[in-house]
Amino acid sequence: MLRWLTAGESHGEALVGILEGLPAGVEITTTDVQDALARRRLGHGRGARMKFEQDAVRILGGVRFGLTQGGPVAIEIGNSEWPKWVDVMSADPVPAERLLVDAGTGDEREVARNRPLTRPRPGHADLVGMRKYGFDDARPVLERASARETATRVALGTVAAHLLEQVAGVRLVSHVVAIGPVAVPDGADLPDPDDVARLDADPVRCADPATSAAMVAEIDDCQKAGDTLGGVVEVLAYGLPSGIGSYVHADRRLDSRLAGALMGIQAIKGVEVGDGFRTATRRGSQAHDEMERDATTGEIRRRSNRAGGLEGGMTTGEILRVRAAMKPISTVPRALATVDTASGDPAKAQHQRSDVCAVPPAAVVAEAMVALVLAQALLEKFGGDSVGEVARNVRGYVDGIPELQR
Ligand SMILES: Cc1cc2nc3c(=O)[nH]c(=O)nc-3n(C[C@H](O)[C@H](O)[C@H](O)COP(=O)(O)O)c2cc1C
Ligand SMILES: C=C(O[C@@H]1CC(C(=O)O)=C[C@@H](OP(=O)(O)O)[C@H]1O)C(=O)O
Repeated sequence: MLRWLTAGESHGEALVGILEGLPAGVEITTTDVQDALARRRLGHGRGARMKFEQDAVRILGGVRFGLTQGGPVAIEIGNSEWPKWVDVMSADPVPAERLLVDAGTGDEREVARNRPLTRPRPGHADLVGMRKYGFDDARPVLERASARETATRVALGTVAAHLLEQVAGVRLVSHVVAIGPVAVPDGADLPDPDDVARLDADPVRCADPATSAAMVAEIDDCQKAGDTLGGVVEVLAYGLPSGIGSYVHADRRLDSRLAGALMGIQAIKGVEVGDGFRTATRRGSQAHDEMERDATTGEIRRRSNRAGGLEGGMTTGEILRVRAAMKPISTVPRALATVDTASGDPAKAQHQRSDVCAVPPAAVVAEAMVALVLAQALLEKFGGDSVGEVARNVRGYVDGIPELQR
């Protein structure tokens, strides 16, 4: 079974990810991972941190000469800002004099960084994390709750995406369909894998230029108002064979697994499969995807894809289409009301800096999570210890589908 784990803190020395259960022979290099991480840093509305902080990728295990070896793949993402955070985030105890709130350096930022954070932000994990783990400082909570951790998921998802493409020709696309109230018009063409470079170049990862411009304006307007924005991202998977996932048990349904993985991303509050909530408003005749035999290919095809490529918890062979809704960033510059947990007094929530809108990077993270879940489900169905063996198993299954069911 393909499984993954991440460790590390937002301002720690490095993040680490492990991906276990891969076949041997998946092509992956440090540059591939670095490029994927660069895509996650893009997006109009990201905060200053994305400009000065660098991700330093090292593949520590499981890969030799650009190919996975069948063992766990371990990837480290070092944080170039670490030297500034050593005293705040050191794993080992630091000498008492360095823990003083005012280290006597005269550096204002140093003083602010070491002071316990006691003004929890509504919408972030701060207050409940302090209660739950017994902290009187929100620092350790925000360090691990932070979406900085999603860098690791993108690194591991890149390996999973390479596996999917190599064994089955599956290709993924992620794009932004809404930022705040600005949305791509209903019925707009879906971007395909050839559009990925164009999406990467767009300031908000939106396929429609007019909507993209309106989204940028909305973010600028929001920033001026000292506020933050959320939105909706969509992930598409092209080329999936039908029959991945299963209807036989709740935890084997691919829709439930995708929803869980997407909801596991920080700030994601809703998931739709295909037309999702819109389907619930329609009559059955307008909700489902009728079948017919294609006159040219002779194969069964659908007249629409409202189901988003999933029926009965299994892929149908149509384009997989899932959406995730992200709430607005909770570190609102015009800070929200809170209570200071040191004094008990009313206060304004802590704010140093933050993203105004992180929907474009969330699309890249969602793509990575979909890649991991699809790779896991594909390996469950087809098995195999080498890329060649998995690919043979995929072909054997597809070729074995009876003529009249194709
Ligand atoms: C890519 C990305 C970037 C984020 N950037 C910020 C940020 O700069 N400031 C912030 O307060 N929250 C940010 N968040 C959201 C918080 O991590 C999230 O709200 C927090 O961990 C609490 O989890 P919850 O929203 O799922 O309840 C970001 C989320 C993602 C996916
Ligand atoms: C560092 C990243 O995102 C961070 C996610 C995040 C949060 O609360 O989730 C808060 C911000 O960090 P800080 O509070 O230190 O400015 C973002 O910059 C990243 O995506 O690499």
